[in-house]
Amino acid sequence: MSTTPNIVLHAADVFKNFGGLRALSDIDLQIEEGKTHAIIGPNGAGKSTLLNVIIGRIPPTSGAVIFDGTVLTGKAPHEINQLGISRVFQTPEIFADLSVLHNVMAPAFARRDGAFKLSMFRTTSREDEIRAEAEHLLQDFGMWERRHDHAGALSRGDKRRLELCMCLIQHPRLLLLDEPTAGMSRHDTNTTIDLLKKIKSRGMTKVIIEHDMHVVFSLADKISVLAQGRIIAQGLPEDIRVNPDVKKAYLGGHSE
Ligand SMILES: Nc1ncnc2c1ncn2[C@@H]1O[C@H](COP(=O)(O)OP(=O)(O)OP(=O)(O)O)[C@@H](O)[C@H]1O
Repeated sequence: MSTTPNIVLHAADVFKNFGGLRALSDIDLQIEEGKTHAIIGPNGAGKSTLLNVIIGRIPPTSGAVIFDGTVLTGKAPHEINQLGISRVFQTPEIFADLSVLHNVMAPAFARRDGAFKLSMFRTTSREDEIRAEAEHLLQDFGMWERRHDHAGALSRGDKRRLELCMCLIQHPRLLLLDEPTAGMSRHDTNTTIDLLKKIKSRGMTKVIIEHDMHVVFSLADKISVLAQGRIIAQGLPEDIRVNPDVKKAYLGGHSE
């Protein structure tokens, strides 16, 4: 007997105009709990705009985004974050002058206090808990050796892995990943795919924007294809792979 999937996030009838340019048109996107949902499409298709609408960085011109029964539209990014949505950005947003370990610890304190405070590193049992979890994440992500280095000194790939740890310590219900392997070597990309699979096995819901089809087809349970601001196809990876509209709009003519 099939069960109805639990929809964690629903972008309903979303339109976004930038002046005369329609960046998003009639978007209806439903994200199922525990699944990895990839959003793909050629350059300028509207993928980042859609992600920015979801996390409250830009308001939609019309339509709404609903997360677990709560309307996100109109809420500030930090409110949306506190509801359980975290995002890994295309350009990693880290504290360059803090150590790698303190970077991972910071969001856990921010989540508790509502604001990041530099005076937070006093000894408390809560701090010990957070430190232990941060250390565990850094071990999992192969960054243990670098825990005392300044985050600003990391390679681009390591900065992205660090940012992923900073998201995971917040225990988000929904993780949004904007090109998580951009700028990584093939080896680092494969390591990141393995780590994202590990996160998936913990049941975390993920939305991933990615140009690298190897990453998309390694991770996605479902794919939505955007072209010129519209969703032109949605479905299982094996269906998207052979969809002629998708081939025409993206897979066939797009160079990665
Ligand atoms: N702040 C903005 N002001 C005006 N136009 C914008 C703005 N942000 C995006 N656009 C335009 O909206 C369209 C969609 O852009 P968006 O960055 O969302 O696409 P994308 O699919 O993420 O592209 P890429 O894969 O290149 O990152 C593009 O035509 C872009 O130029």
